[in-house]
Amino acid sequence: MSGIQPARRVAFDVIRAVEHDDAYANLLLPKRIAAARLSPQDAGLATELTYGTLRMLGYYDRVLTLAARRTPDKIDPALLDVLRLGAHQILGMRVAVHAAVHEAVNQAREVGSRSGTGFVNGVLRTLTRSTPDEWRERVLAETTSVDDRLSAEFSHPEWVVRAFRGALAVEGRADELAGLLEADNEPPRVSLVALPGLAVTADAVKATGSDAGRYSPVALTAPAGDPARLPLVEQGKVRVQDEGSQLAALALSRVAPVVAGERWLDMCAGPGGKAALLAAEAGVGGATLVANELVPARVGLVRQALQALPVTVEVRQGDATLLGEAEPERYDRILLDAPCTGLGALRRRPEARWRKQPRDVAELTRLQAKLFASALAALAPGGTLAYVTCSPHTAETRAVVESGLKRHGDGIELLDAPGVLQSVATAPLDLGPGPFAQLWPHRHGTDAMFVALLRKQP
Ligand SMILES: C[S@@+](CC[C@H](N)C(=O)[O-])C[C@H]1O[C@@H](n2cnc3c(N)ncnc32)[C@H](O)[C@@H]1O
Repeated sequence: MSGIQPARRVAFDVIRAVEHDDAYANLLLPKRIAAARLSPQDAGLATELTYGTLRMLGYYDRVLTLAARRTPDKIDPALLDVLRLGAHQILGMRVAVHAAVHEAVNQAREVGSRSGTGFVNGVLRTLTRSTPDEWRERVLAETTSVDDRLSAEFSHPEWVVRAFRGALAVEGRADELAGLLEADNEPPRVSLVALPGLAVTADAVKATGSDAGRYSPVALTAPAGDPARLPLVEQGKVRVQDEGSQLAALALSRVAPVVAGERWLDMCAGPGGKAALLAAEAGVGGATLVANELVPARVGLVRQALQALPVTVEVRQGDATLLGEAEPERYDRILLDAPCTGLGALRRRPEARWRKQPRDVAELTRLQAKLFASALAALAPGGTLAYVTCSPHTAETRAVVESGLKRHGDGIELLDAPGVLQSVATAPLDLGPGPFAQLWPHRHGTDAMFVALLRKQP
């Protein structure tokens, strides 16, 4: 097995699958870690190697272009991935430089030709001859504009840099852009949710030896180690869920006291994270929930997510754009957690920033507009709709709501989402001015969730 650490082998395989077969690192990595029976320590190392390399790929490609004196498209794809992983170890982790070069060379031997092995050896030795700061200076010296510089330094595509600046500028806080880009490159803190009616947050905090969450009243911060092994998680009473997602669901379930018998709808429920929290809240208040999802495989995930809950939820497979027409004015509370670019969750999906394209935004906004219109039609008089995205891109957030209201806004009132979120939260949130609420990784430590709340006149 030529002296390649198991963690490095797993990381390389996952990076190859992401680059070559369009695999998702967050789904594939846990499977490969389990198959390789990595110790918890090696699992942590494999995760850091995989996520770190994929996040910083744009930056490393710029360094490698300088070190190899050729652009990535002129390098054999498998050798390029060997180099990227080596670059992350040398420049990003700053440990065991000789081991990193040695292992990369062995890996190159496995995947490439003899000349490829020499090439990898030469390029990585070139990397080790300058400090990470010197490489950074060289890369930045080659940039051609402010956005190109931010794109290089923080390893984000330039169009994403522009989209983030636009979203922060709406709040008058464009000066936070570098902080946001930097936060996207940090591993997120793992948050758990104690599902109301199944677990009491304070008890769960004690039982798991964790801390209470930062903002969500039902959040706890996962202790070190694999959260899936915690007994409360195994029992389905506590789940892994970002605090931003928790706050978005609670903004709807706690916008007003629940009246027993209310009908709730989660229009786009897969894989079911928010549906589980809504179902728990509905159970406590005496409401019922319908969870709808288009993609059959994801309908299965919703069923699984709702299994341990003592409330009956109707899980349906269907196209939610048709729901408003099929069930006009039926639901008292609707969550429209719309399919989106996911640009607010780049910390968790390390390859997403390279895969998404500006054209995806145009396609998604058309779907979001249809879903929004359908949601308003399905909303009962006096009912509340939460329009949520895990993207801060203004085309997917406020623009969808504002243009939807122009066309279908008669009798619809925009609620003060920051005010509602603050009333739910356990600490001051520092949100921008209403009526829309935008959470941020750099400011809140959450995914960049957007929340708009709308009420139909009684
Ligand atoms: C952002 S995800 C929802 C996440 C979910 N609320 C959670 O917290 O786990 C959006 C979901 O919408 C689904 N979707 C896309 N188009 C849809 C449609 N026309 N009708 C219903 N669901 C749709 C996607 O398959 C995806 O599962």
